[in-house]
Amino acid sequence: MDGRISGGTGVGTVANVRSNLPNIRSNLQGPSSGNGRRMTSKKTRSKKGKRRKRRRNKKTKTNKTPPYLPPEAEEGNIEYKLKLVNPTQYRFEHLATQLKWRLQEGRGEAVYQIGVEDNGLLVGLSEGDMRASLKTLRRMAEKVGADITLLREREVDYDSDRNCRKIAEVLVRKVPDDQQFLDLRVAVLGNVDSGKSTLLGVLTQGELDNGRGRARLNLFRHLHEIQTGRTSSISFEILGFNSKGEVVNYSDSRTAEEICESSSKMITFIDLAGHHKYLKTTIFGLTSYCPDFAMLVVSANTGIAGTTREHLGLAMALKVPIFIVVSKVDLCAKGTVERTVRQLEHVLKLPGCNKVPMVVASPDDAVTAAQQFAQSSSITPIFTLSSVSGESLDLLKVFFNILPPLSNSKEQEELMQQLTEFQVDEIYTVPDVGTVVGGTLYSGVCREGERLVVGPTDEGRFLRLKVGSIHRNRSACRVLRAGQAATLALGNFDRSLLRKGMVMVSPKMNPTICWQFEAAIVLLFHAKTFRRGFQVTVHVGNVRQTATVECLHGKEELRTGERAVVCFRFIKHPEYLRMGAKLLFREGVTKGIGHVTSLLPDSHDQNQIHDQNQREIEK
Ligand SMILES: Nc1nc2c(ncn2[C@@H]2O[C@H](COP(=O)(O)OP(=O)(O)OP(=O)(O)O)[C@@H](O)[C@H]2O)c(=O)[nH]1
Repeated sequence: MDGRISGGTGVGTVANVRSNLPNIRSNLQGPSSGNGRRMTSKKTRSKKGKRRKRRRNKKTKTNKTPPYLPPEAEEGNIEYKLKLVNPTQYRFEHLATQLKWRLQEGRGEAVYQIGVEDNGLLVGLSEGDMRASLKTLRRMAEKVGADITLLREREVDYDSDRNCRKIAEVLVRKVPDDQQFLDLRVAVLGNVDSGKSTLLGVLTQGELDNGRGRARLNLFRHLHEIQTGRTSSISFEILGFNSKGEVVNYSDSRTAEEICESSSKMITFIDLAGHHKYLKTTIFGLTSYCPDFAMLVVSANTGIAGTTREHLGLAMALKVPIFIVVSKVDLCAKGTVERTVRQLEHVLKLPGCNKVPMVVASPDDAVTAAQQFAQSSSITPIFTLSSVSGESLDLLKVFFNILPPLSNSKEQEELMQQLTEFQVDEIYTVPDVGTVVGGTLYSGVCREGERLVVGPTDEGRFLRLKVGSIHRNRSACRVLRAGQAATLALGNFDRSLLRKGMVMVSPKMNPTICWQFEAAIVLLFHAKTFRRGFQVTVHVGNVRQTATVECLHGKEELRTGERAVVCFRFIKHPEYLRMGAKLLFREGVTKGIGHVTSLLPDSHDQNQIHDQNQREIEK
């Protein structure tokens, strides 16, 4: 991969490209043409001509604005280095420590920009200095047990007096000692038939589609899904990358275990249903599985259709950063693809969205998009590709390989220090294993053999259990850390006592349960009157239950766009909720979002239940 950076443009960053546009123009325009004085003598004309030529030469030689990146940030996983040529032992040790810190900031991934000053100026290095610098970086990586991949090397030519100089962008990856691989979760959204399952099939199986659904066949779970070609349940698919940035998937007839073993980075796709009637499941996937990103698939030939807008709105309401894949470009003319992209750009730029669309057309763009996307959630990369011809699929893979996790190591560390809390999303009975629960560890760590309590039951109680084996991506794992999804074997624990939406927590937590809670909400859309007595489906994390609006503080009723603090009451059973948790509710076209502001103890037997739980925990 290489490219050329000329004066006046930053390295493809959307912001830089924009702010430098006037510079590029003024460089291109040259001196002004001087209107209204046509009758000049030949001599004056030639003298002026020479002067202009001199000025022009001077301008092209020295007057180009040097290209730059935004100044280096102290925090985060990006480091600028002007050069790393023959460092002393002392400096080398310092550099290695610094690399370790940057890796920690990026939870195992760091990007080094070589030939760049701390203020972002792209100075560039000679061929020899670049070679020596990359050698040092490799040694530094070896020292900390990391691998490096050269993402791109580009020429800087803003000063034509100097010989060609280069800057290099290098990805350093180290799987933390206590982890098997780096893990990212991507929720896949999009209208029915937009090509979501097919794209996942192609990425994870490594075989192109035939346009009639061959690639998606491996992903379906239910007979009716195979018959209708529609996804109704949530499925998980994995795509791995090894330390060299190469794809690891099922193409070499591997098992999931082999893929996990050979990968240093793993993308877990959460394939959500596209049809409107499965919207509940789609929302559950977004709220419960805590995806790092959402990929919205839009078919090039239909453009924004069906549930596309709704899915985009949901991801934005839940603050899940979104990027877009325009699929099926093989089916339509270039003009149609461009029209769909323009339509998307228009919607993304609307005041409600406020996004900066960024069309990815080259591997270089894909690298920039991954970095920009991670730094600013308003940047929205748009890919245009085909799962049948394979066109531009590689750009998406480049993007996935570089895409860093959003939360930094500090946030992760904090969550790991908290008490164990595992959200139960799925319940299975596995022959010879017994009851198994699937879900995500929200906080703390969870080990094989750990004793936890699960609940709340319909009576609001928590029951003791012991965690057997733990599996992640279908392979065994001894310790589960906050943010990771897994399945936990619970031996002969009675499956009928469990339900989706429960939590398994440390007995030390003394978990509170609630029938009623208050939330600060904003009503996004309503058809019927939103007032006391209205019933909605409430989604909070993995909790999904119908609740009645008990009262609206200070208001009789609520209209679209209005805010209020509302008291909800669950209709079936109590739930475990966290203060501050994001909430989404809906009923038909009525929709709103908000966050939990207080948990209201209301049940007369609350104290009794609390005492019972306490006894259970202390047993
Ligand atoms: N020509 C062409 N056909 C495609 C492409 N991607 C998907 N298809 C076809 O489009 C149809 C629908 O694709 P799916 O992957 O099932 O769509 P989906 O978005 O997963 O649909 P739901 O699961 O119902 O939400 C299938 O017949 C695919 O073969 C593509 O890039 N080009």
